[in-house]
Amino acid sequence: KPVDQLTKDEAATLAAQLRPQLTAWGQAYYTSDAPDVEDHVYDAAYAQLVAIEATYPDLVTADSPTQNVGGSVLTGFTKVTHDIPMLSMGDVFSEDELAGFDQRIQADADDRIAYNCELKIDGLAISLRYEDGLLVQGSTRGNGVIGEDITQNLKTIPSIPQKLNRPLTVEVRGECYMPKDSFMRLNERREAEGQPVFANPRNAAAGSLRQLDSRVTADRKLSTFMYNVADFDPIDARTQSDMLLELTSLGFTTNPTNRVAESLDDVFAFITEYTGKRDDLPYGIDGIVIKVNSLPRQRALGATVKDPRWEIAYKFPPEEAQTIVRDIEWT
Ligand SMILES: NC(=O)c1cnc(OC2CCCC2)nc1N
Repeated sequence: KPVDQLTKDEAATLAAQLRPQLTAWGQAYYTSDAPDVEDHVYDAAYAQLVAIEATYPDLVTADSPTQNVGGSVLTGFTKVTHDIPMLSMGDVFSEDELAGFDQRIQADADDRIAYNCELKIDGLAISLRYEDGLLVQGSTRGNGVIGEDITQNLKTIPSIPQKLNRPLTVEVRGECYMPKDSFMRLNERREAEGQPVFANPRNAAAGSLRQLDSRVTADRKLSTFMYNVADFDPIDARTQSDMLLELTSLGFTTNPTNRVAESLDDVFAFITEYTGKRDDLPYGIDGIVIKVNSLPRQRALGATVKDPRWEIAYKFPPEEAQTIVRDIEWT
């Protein structure tokens, strides 16, 4: 029925059905190849929700799909202070150095300490703050303590839930990245429009997030893998691997390849496997992150002023170098 023939109660009931339906359809459209419904079905339902919200503005909710298509043009980015700093990671570049890290970790432990191995997504770190389950702020890492408020831009990314599956107040951190095929298509378009192309997906993601006009961000097909929380309290996980399962159950997208490694050889096997798979992944990675899996043990190991002691990033040799070498050989 047209909206103007609905009572306010009927409109409220219909809006309450349309919001989750449109959110689910939107995520399916962006995250899986096969959309759930034809575009015209989505568009008609979306138009109905827009009409209801225009007729009854007090029916607009923060998690409504109409609130995340961008449209706010900022004049600049306000600063955000990370009460719990977003730490960076120490790097190692060889298995020998990794063995050194392992010795330091295992030194003061009487039992074997297991690791959680994760692909190091080549994007940029973001922090998402939720209050009672609703997204209230999103920001860049910045220098680890002061970042930029990019809430309006992050709200346009389908893999970022506007509303959690539980009404938690929590701050979640992860990586925002541009999939390789979105990157290729973006550069093709920019080349066709005579605009400078982006050097790599990481720069493209950074440039897309630092847009003052969030409609530009909305058009860039960004995605996320979340991997950490600022304070563990609201999450009852005892290991990093369980933490990732918790984040998934809350509605976040986490990277599916992470694996618990009981021994250093298991870590090396994971590194070998994903060094071989790197070029076939739909997103860029620049290494492997090895984390002590036990969260209490992480807390016990603590952090230096900049990096946690309980994790290390094993970095691949820079890809550009190999590409140049490959071109020279080819020519
Ligand atoms: N780029 C990544 O994929 C990535 C980055 N960082 C972390 O861990 C944080 C947790 C505390 C300091 C670093 N994990 C990752 N997987």
